[in-house]
Amino acid sequence: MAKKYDLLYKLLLIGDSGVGKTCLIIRFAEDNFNSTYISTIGIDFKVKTIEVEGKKIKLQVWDTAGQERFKTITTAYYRGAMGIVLVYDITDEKSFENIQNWMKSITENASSGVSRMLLGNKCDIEAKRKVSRETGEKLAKDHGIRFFETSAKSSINVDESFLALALDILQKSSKKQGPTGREVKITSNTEKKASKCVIL
Ligand SMILES: Nc1nc2c(ncn2[C@@H]2O[C@H](COP(=O)(O)OP(=O)(O)OP(=O)(O)O)[C@@H](O)[C@H]2O)c(=O)[nH]1
Repeated sequence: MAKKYDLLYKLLLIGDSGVGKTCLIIRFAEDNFNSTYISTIGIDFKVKTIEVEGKKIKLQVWDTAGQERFKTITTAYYRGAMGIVLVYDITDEKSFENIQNWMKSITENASSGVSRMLLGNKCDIEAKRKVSRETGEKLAKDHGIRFFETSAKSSINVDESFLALALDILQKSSKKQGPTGREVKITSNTEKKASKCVIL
C-alpha cells in the first residue's frame, strides 16, 4: 500500500500542569475543546497530516504530563522529538517563570538540533492576564525561537503555530541537504495573512 505521507515528524509538548497542552493537541488534531480538566498521566499522542511546501507531513504530537512526578517518564521522550513546544498559561505567572526550567530540561534531555517554539496559551482570558505579550515575545527572542499567543478554547493561532514549527523543521533539514534559497513566513491569525501551509 502506498505511503500516505512524505515525512514523519515527532513533536512534543511540555510545560506546567494545567497550561493547556492536551487541549492544544485536541484542538489541532480534532478541532475540539472540552473544559473538563483531566490531568495527563504519563504520555499520550495524536496524529495529524498537514501539507507544507508541497510535502505531506504526518505530525505525531506527543502530549506529556506536566506534573513533576511524571518527569522521569516524560523526559525519556525528549530524545526522539524533532520539535518541542514549550507552553505556559498567560494567566499564570509561575507557569511562565518555569519555562526557564523546561528549557533547561530540553538542553539536558533532547537532541541538540531540536526545533523549539514558545506558546502563551489561554489568550482568550484577557481579563485574567498576568504575563504580557511583550514579556513572552522577549523570552522567545532571547532564545531565538518562534512565539505565538494561542487559545485552544477559541482556536486562536493553534494551526498556525504547529504549521510554523513543522516548517522550521522542514527548512532545517533541507538546509542540511543544501540551501533552497527560499524563505517562508508564517503569519498569525491577528496578522490575517495567508501562509503556504495546508491542514489536510
Ligand atoms: N480559557 C481557556 N481554558 C483552557 C485553554 N486551554 C486549556 N484550558 C483549560 O485548562 C485546563 C487544563 O487543560 P489541559 O489541556 O488538560 O492542561 P495540560 O497542560 O495538558 O495539563 P497536564 O496534563 O496536567 O499537564 C482545562 O480545564 C482546560 O479546559 C484555553 O485556551 N483557554
